[in-house]
Amino acid sequence: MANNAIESVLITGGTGSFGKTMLKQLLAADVPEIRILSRDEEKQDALRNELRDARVKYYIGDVRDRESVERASKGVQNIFHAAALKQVPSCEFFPMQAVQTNIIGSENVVRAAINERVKSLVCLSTDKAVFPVNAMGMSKAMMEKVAQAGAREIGQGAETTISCVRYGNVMYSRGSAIPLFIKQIKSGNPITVTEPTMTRFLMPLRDSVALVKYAFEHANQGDLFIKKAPASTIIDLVQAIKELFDAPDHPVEIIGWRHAEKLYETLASAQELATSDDMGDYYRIHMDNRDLNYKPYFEEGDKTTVSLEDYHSHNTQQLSVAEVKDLLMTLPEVQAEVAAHKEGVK
Ligand SMILES: O=c1ccn([C@@H]2O[C@H](COP(=O)(O)OP(=O)(O)O[C@H]3O[C@H](CO)[C@H](O)[C@H](O)[C@H]3O)[C@@H](O)[C@H]2O)c(=O)[nH]1
Repeated sequence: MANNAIESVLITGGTGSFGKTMLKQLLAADVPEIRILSRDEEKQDALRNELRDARVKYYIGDVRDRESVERASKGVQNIFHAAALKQVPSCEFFPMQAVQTNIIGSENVVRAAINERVKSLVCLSTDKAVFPVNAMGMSKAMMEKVAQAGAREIGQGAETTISCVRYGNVMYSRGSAIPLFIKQIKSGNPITVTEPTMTRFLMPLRDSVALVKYAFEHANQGDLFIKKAPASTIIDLVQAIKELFDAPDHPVEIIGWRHAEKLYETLASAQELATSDDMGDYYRIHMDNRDLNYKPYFEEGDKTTVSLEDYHSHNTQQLSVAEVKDLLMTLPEVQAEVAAHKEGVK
């Protein structure tokens, strides 16, 4: 990551996989101070031992707790807000926990950023926030609204720029389908497939980090950025993994849909695309600038013709099995798994 005189960055949820990858890039770019705000002292300790770098400062706290957010934000130049409850099932069972972390916690971060005159705040969202069907997605949709309301309140030209990014499933993330399928092949168990025709965007972690960096460098007040990404069906993903592990005929068991999941995910709605700029690899969606005088809100419609389709994992570029294999093999984790497998077979 180019430094461009970045003085300091706070990463909320900094011990997660996004946070750690971003942190290492900031260190490599000679950023003098990086703060990590997270709840788990054990994870912070492990990170401290791994890095042994005096530029990293560790704040134990919780985004739900405004005081701990304020303390970690004091005098900081930039914030990447990654702290979230992101698992669909836990948010289904405990929706108010999602409200507290993803909505109220985000409001605390937005307030702290404005009060501390932070230069840039980037909030991380998910495709599950578009037409949400589960509590995780609903709470992330509300996070986007909270961020945009803050942006609208301070307006263009404010010292602080608030933006959001939305991305799809991060490939090989903890607890996700890809590491599960690999484990099932290795242990000789059938691969459990929910619905073979379901599609998901396929995005390596490096792309999500690049997206946040892009928002950080290019955002105007209230912008929301999306990275265009390819997708595949679950059955093609499974076939690609089977072939990489020399098990093309490994059995598959169809288990049916899980709680609150969708056949496909949407990264941007048609209405959003109508107010967006196509930046090549990214879409920039502008915030709705109508002000607190509600007159324009009620009396002036938006004359833009909404003829575009939503941008979702069924109509984006669909990868073939061979292309999914190639993409999987760009991930260091999959490379290591495949190498270990080949070594074991020898
Ligand atoms: O045993 C399984 C598990 C999953 N899938 C399918 O594989 C796809 C990807 O599943 P993941 O669990 O990897 O991803 P999700 O889209 O369900 O969402 C995941 O990523 C989210 C973040 O974007 C949240 O963290 C969420 O809890 C987590 O499950 C889905 O179509 C799912 O139905 C299967 O076929 N079999």
